[in-house]
Amino acid sequence: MERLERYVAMLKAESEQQNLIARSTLETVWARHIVDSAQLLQHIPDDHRGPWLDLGSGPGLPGLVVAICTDMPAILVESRRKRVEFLQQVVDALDLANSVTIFGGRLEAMESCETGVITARAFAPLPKLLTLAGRFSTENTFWILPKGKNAVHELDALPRKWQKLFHVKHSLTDPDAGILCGQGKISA
Ligand SMILES: C[S@@+](CC[C@H](N)C(=O)[O-])C[C@H]1O[C@@H](n2cnc3c(N)ncnc32)[C@H](O)[C@@H]1O
Repeated sequence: MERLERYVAMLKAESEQQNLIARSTLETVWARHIVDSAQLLQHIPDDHRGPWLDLGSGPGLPGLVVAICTDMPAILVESRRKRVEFLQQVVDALDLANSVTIFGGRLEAMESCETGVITARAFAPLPKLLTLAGRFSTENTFWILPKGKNAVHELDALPRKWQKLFHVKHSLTDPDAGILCGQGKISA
């Protein structure tokens, strides 16, 4: 909790300098961003293997929150330089360097590796997300994709071979929002 509180303080302070989270959510950071991120942990088994890959982490949502809550190895991918600098500042300040790796660049440029969990919050439309991230998945990879109010619609629009891997869970922080959860390898 102490590290989460320090993270929230850093997030709010840095939001004065750069656009990290919507201004309208500054007063509700805990529910809107911290709990919204931490809730993803309930959708993976405790004994899952491999690192947690968070695509388009922005200020570390959900990747840093997960790393703070669990100490599990996490790889945060973020292309915008100022956001990458903020991520690094938090990792240094909260002593997370042993568990968190930051890839500061575009996902397309990252070397392939096998991951245990893939998350992406407000990163890209579902077909693009899966096309870009498929090469990081194996049969054992868990996908946890918060998709807001469009979750069911986005799932329905997927090709059948991908659709069958996923189901929709309700978000704890917004009853109208859905989280797409699934397991498996995504290939073209
Ligand atoms: C809308 S923000 C969401 C940030 C965070 N996940 C959240 O929920 O607050 C999307 C983020 O993805 C990053 N991004 C977009 N395309 C990317 C790519 N191809 N590779 C790496 N990062 C990317 C952007 O720079 C941005 O910070």
